[in-house]
Amino acid sequence: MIALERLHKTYPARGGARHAAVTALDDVSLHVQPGEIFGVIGRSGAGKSTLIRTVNLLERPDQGVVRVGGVDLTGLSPHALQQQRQRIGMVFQHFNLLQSRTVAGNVRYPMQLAGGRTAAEMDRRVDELLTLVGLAHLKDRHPSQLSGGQKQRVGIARALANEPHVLLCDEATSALDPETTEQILSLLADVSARLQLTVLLITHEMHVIHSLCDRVAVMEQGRIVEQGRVLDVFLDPQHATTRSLLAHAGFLLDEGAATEPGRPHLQITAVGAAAQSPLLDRLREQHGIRLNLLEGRVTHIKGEPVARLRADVLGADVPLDRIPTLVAELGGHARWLNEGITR
Ligand SMILES: Nc1ncnc2c1ncn2[C@@H]1O[C@H](COP(=O)(O)OP(=O)(O)OP(=O)(O)O)[C@@H](O)[C@H]1O
Repeated sequence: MIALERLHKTYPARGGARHAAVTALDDVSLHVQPGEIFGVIGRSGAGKSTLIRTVNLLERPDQGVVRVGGVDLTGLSPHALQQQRQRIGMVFQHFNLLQSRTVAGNVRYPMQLAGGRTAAEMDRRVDELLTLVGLAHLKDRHPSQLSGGQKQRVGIARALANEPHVLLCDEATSALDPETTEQILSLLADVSARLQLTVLLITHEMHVIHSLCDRVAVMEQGRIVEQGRVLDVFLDPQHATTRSLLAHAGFLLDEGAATEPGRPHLQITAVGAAAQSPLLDRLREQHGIRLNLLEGRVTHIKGEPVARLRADVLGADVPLDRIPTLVAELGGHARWLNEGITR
């Protein structure tokens, strides 16, 4: 649905010739499938905003192709581009609402710009959208009379006004408190499923990725350094930037050592039903495997539990090298954290 091919973007030097030009996008390619929620994460300055703004050509790449719904936007006339943009909704970090208009007036605005609907049709659509985002009772308020979360609900309703097939979310929850963030993320998950939207979002917050996204790309200095299914990237991050972002968000286990040198030291991961099963109990009951639990954590990735723990093996009725197989038989995955365990 969204295909970005080999994008390059360089901003000219700011503040005179002593300053170098900035490469914000350096050969970036990205494909978002229909109906997918795709997240791009990276530190400040990585190029995320530039990337998302190229999708509706708010930012024009110096090189590369931007295709949305099969249409190459870079080759369109201004009028044709305007028409295509109406099918691409956008939600902003700071809401960007018109202060002089009511809630209903803000949601109505993009429909007025697009034309083609009668006043009664627009009224009906405004009501429908405000009901969808849970704000029907506030339709006559002005933005200054709303909380941040309510403002973002208006922003989402407005983005959906012209029935887009693609929704771009530019740090949509970064200005909100944690509780409101959760509500807005669940609203986005709900509307994207209901309306079968394709969503591309950028964020610097890892929990946005694991609670909402199907796939993720990690950006660093204008490049995508890693991408894949969220679960795969979380469980086995390949790039140092990904590991660092996950570590800062508290998702990685400590690189702690065994409690005694040479003691077998194990990491166990379990996903879905296995994460909720009494796996450790079964290892002990069925195979006499006694574990000293050192660290453990459960994360939910798109609502699915992912359990990870780190433990020493104190004893077992089976040879140690059987343990990974026995864990796998119970639906988990085990990996030795110290080398040379073959006994
Ligand atoms: N209009 C501009 N003129 C010059 N440089 C710019 C401009 N916009 C962005 N940049 C630079 O391009 C690089 C990428 O910026 P961008 O805003 O895309 O990153 P980001 O990952 O979205 O960061 P943040 O999370 O801080 O918004 C940065 O070094 C930034 O300073």
